[in-house]
Amino acid sequence: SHGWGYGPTNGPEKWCDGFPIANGPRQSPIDVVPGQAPHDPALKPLKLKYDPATSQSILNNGHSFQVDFLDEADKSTLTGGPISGTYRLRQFHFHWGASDDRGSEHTVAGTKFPCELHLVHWNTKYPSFGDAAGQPDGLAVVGVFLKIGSANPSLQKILDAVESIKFKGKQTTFAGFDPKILLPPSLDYWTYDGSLTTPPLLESVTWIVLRQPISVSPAQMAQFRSLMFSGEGEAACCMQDNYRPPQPLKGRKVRASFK
Ligand SMILES: CN[C@@H]1CN(c2cccc(OC)c2)S(=O)(=O)c2sc(S(N)(=O)=O)cc21
Ligand SMILES: [Zn+2]
Repeated sequence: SHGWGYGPTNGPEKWCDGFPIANGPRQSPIDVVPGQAPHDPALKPLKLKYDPATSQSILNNGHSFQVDFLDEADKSTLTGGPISGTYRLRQFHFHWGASDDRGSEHTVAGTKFPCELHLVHWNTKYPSFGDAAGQPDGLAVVGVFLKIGSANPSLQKILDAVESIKFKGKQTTFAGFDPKILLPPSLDYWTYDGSLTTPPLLESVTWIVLRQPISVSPAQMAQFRSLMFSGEGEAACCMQDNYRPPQPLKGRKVRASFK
């Protein structure tokens, strides 16, 4: 069937056919323009409390790969920042390019990064992730840019596991991983109201984009690109350029947590 993807016939320019909200008022990602993102002193520091015991498995879902977390209790949570209440970590995943000059979803004054990490959290005021995903304050995603530099040992733990999930639908155990080690030293962020950047493109995300990138080496980027969109035995299609380009701001304000 003609599922959504990132190719010429099912990519971001076509998503509005099946998901009209693609042209909605609060779509993501966006281009962050630092000069137009004023410091808001009311914004609190981010509080990320992750328990490695909640990490479960790593999955190639045919669009990206994600590490899934046990979210039955408040063990891995996001509080503070622009949000109120407690949000639980559900999964994290990445978006990247076919070459190092592109791949991130958010851009900063037009600058593209080779990769972007998304840590997806849901608001525990709702009974489940699925319920939260449909609410305007249901999800909070922390975005972290990756920039080319020295090899990142924290990232390598994940990349060593992707060999066993090369093809769509592959999943394996991934226990004891602490996503905190993926974060940069500074938790300074920009924040705005947006959406999922993949179908169903639900406008339920408070975006929290960290200013400071983490490093990734060219060899590590090649390991991301060794994954496949395709299933085993299908025509091989490398998993790369799995990013949606920036969407219109439509009057939204972006705020900075820092001066
Ligand atoms: C494929 N889409 C990802 C998986 N998800 C998903 C799966 C099923 C239903 C659903 O909404 C009801 C959401 S998700 O919410 O974990 C997210 S968040 C997100 S991003 N790039 O905006 O951070 C991509 C995905
Ligand atoms: Zn994402």
